[in-house]
Amino acid sequence: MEKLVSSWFNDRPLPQSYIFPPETRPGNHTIPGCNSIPVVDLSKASGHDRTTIVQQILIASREFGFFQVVNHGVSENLVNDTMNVFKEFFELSAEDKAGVYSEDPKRPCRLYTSSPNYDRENVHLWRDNLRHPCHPLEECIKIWPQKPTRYRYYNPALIHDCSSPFLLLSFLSYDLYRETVAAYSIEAKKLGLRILELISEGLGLSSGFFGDDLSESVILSVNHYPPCPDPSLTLGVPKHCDPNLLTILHQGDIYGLQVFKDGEWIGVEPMHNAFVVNIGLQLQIISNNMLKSAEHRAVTNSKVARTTAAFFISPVDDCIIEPVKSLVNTDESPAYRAFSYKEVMEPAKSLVTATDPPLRRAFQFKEYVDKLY
Ligand SMILES: O=C(O)CCC(=O)C(=O)O
Ligand SMILES: [Fe+2]
Repeated sequence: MEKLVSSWFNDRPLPQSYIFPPETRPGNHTIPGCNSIPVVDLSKASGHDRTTIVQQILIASREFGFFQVVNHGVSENLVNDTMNVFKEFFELSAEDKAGVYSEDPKRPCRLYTSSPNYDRENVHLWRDNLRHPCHPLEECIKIWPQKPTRYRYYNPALIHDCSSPFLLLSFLSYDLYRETVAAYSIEAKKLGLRILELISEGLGLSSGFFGDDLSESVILSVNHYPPCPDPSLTLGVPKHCDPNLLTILHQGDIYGLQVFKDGEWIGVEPMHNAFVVNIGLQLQIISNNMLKSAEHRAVTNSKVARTTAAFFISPVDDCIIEPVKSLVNTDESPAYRAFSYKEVMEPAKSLVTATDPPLRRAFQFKEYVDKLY
């Protein structure tokens, strides 16, 4: 637990083990957050502008691998409540968090720090992470954190006869984390499927192409980046691309996300009530490189904590991934051979060496997949 960056005294200097090599440090040169990644108004997708929206999504996915969506249909109150629950989780006492904290990468629901292989990495990341599966919801919810909890207000007249104050309290308490995050994960999945449907339309694929096995597995990953003593020397998440199908990220209202485009970092300005959508490596493969899974990273700041929630939509392990035939030119071979998601994820995991921060895995994985064919 003492490894968590959030349990440190922030007047301490940045320890050596968090200092990145000069070539991967963000440095002092601040990259302004700007709305340089496309913004898509999803409310227009249900009207006669649908084709325009499909085209906007396709162009953004091809050129940036990233876009933001507004008017996405997920209730603003639900998003705010969920982000507040995540912040509250990281503010819980050490005792309350201890049951969720684990250094075992195989534990499906866990709070840990830096990357999944802390002991083997050369440089630590300035972030704590809470991660758990969300599907199937009824099963997964049982292993999620129970705290924070809340007391629900009941009309005292109704429980007036209750003589034991203990009984009274146990009646009123409920699992705020589980209730809120369950509602959020249902909405985030719906949003993801809606966007995948628009992408399949743009690629000329059948309706529901990305439903079922290709998008069934869902992992929620909540990043917490406390104020950092020297943001120029370290990173919250190093350069990587997401190895899954599609990521729906809520980055809160604090800047920190940067996307690598044309050899330069561009900042993604937090927008009110927007989600950041990011094409995962599997979508790049299925689209035969028509869509791009862009590299990105998270920088830290010295003033305020930043909490973000990434919702990773992924194929199930046995799902066969291969470029869609209709997207491969008749006179060319597909850019990748067919493989099961598990087949590639397993060896990709073993590419993690003692000298590499495991989050580089996705990046190495991309090189690995490129060599597969
Ligand atoms: O926190 C962020 O802004 C990005 C996090 C991210 O890229 C990830 O969790 O894969
Ligand atoms: Fe990412």
